[in-house]
Amino acid sequence: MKRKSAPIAYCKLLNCSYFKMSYMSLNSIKDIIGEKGDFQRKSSVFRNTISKGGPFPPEADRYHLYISLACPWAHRTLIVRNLKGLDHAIGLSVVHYLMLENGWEFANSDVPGCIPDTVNSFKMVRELYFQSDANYAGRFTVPILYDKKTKCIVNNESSEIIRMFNSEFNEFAKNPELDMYPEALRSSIDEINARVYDGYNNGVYKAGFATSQQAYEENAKLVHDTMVWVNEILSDRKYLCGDALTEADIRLFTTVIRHDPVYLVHFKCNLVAVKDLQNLSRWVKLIYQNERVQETVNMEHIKKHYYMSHKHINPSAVCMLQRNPIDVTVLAMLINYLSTD
Ligand SMILES: N[C@@H](CCC(=O)N[C@@H](CS)C(=O)NCC(=O)O)C(=O)O
Repeated sequence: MKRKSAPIAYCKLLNCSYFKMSYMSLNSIKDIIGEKGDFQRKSSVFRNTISKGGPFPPEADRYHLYISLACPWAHRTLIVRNLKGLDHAIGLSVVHYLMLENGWEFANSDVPGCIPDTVNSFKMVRELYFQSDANYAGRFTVPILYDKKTKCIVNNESSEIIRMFNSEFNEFAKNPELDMYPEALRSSIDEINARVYDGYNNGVYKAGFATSQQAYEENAKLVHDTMVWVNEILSDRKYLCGDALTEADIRLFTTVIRHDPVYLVHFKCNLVAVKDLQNLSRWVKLIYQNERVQETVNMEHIKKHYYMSHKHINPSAVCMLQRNPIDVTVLAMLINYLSTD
């Protein structure tokens, strides 16, 4: 006797979000490692833009930013939101620092640094993805720029979100004159961004998550070379593209600030430390001096996230949470600098 109900039940199972959830978590590590043991980052899926006359026009109190304080990509968006003075116009939620089998989760505001989902009262970031697209089958990443009006994700790609914050909300921004992607500097910003992205922002992940000796060595070397290259660029100028702070600086900053406390040890990017590169150290201190940048750096979220969430590279989840000599660039040295200068 042929059974017809089984395949139908199976198809239903395939379509239900519970199946998708377990499927994604089972494969969350496997599907990003290539045949040569190399980490391959998947592209972001939601790529709409905020623009006047479009389906997502700039409006105050319509869009909401979901971030992790630990994640360097999300960190960029928070810095640009702060520097442009958009806090009052674009809401914010901050997830818990741990990213375990359910992905990013929201915590109560009694966990320092966390801000719950005040829009939907969701418990998990994945719920935002399924609300936007019931058949979503990608990764559940932050940052997310979300539209409260249509209840959907507008964009989940940090490089695009920072551009929108820079130029599309100027009528509500407290600092509309700040242009972090000025016309005259666009080609040098693009050029620096491209090399910094591959060799450093993503390079540290390629080294840290590599599962073959060759992939690790190649990428640790690439990270080293890129750090030396930016250090050299900074030998005769204040910021990466000259006298003005641009998005290229912000995109570099969120990786540099994590380097000595996390990437040097946890991702084994140990061919050079930020503290040993003079120009890069001077530059990171300069950026950190800005109070609106400083308030976005949460070293507790950063350290706890990396050392405690990546069980495949640190199974015991132990880490040095006290400020220690290896953190010197990022916290101790910056704090010394601020108090003595
Ligand atoms: N290209 C994305 C990358 C975002 C990203 O990979 N975020 C990580 C955190 S650092 C994430 O949310 N990962 C969750 C996952 O992969 O499941 C961007 O720049 O916005």
